[in-house]
Amino acid sequence: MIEISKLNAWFDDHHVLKDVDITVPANGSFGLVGESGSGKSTVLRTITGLVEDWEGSIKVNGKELGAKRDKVFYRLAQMVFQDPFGSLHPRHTIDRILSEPVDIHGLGNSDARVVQALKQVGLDNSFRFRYPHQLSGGQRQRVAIARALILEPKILLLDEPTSALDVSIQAEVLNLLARLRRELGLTYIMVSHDLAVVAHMCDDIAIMNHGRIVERATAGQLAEGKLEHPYSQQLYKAAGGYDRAVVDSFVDWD
Ligand SMILES: Nc1ncnc2c1ncn2[C@@H]1O[C@H](COP(=O)(O)OP(=O)(O)OP(=O)(O)O)[C@@H](O)[C@H]1O
Repeated sequence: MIEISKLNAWFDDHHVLKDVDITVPANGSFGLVGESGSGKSTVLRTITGLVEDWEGSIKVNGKELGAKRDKVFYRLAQMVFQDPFGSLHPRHTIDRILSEPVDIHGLGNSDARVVQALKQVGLDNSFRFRYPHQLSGGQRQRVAIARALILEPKILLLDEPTSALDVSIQAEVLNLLARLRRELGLTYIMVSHDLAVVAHMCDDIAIMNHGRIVERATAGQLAEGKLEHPYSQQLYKAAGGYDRAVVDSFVDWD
């Protein structure tokens, strides 16, 4: 369970998050939508310890997070970034990329864990001996997800995990994420500018504007455009409403 209350964050004198409150139950999935620069990624980056200047309360499974994240936190919660290149060292093999967190955390059984993590994301063993540049964008994002999963976390913080991918590959990766959530009982917070993606992947959503949550809704309300705040309505209209064609490509969950 994730409970965030009155979260404020700053980059120098720029007040980027303003009194953000979010609660996500265990096994829940929460989507944050909003325009570029509204602060969505900063919420995830603050949770995962990448933002220094913040105030408020962030509790994960009832435990209040302090200024620094410890190893226990990273066993529990992992982040997946929009650009998988960012989290995959270009000169390391996939095997090394995946075994590194296992070694850092002293978990042992690295070989078996790497094989298992690749299998979970639908990649066979031959991928162990490749480098990131030898993979397609979708395969790279699968490896980034495998790296996040290898510590067997219960929470994934997903920062636009498919927006760098072609539409057909986006659907594959979203289906994978939905299946993993079901099978592993994961809790997600997903950030996206794509209303259809968030409505389809998440139970509850919040709409952000200039660092504030301006409206909360269920995925169903978002899908039907039943939004009340003028900014949310404008965002919905600007997105061309709820794009059925895009969503129909996701509904065939594997
Ligand atoms: N490391 C940083 N240093 C200074 N300012 C930053 C930093 N990261 C983000 N910002 C600023 O904080 C604000 C919120 O950025 P953030 O990336 O959280 O928005 P976002 O809604 O996730 O946008 P996008 O959808 O484009 O990723 C923006 O004004 C951005 O310029």
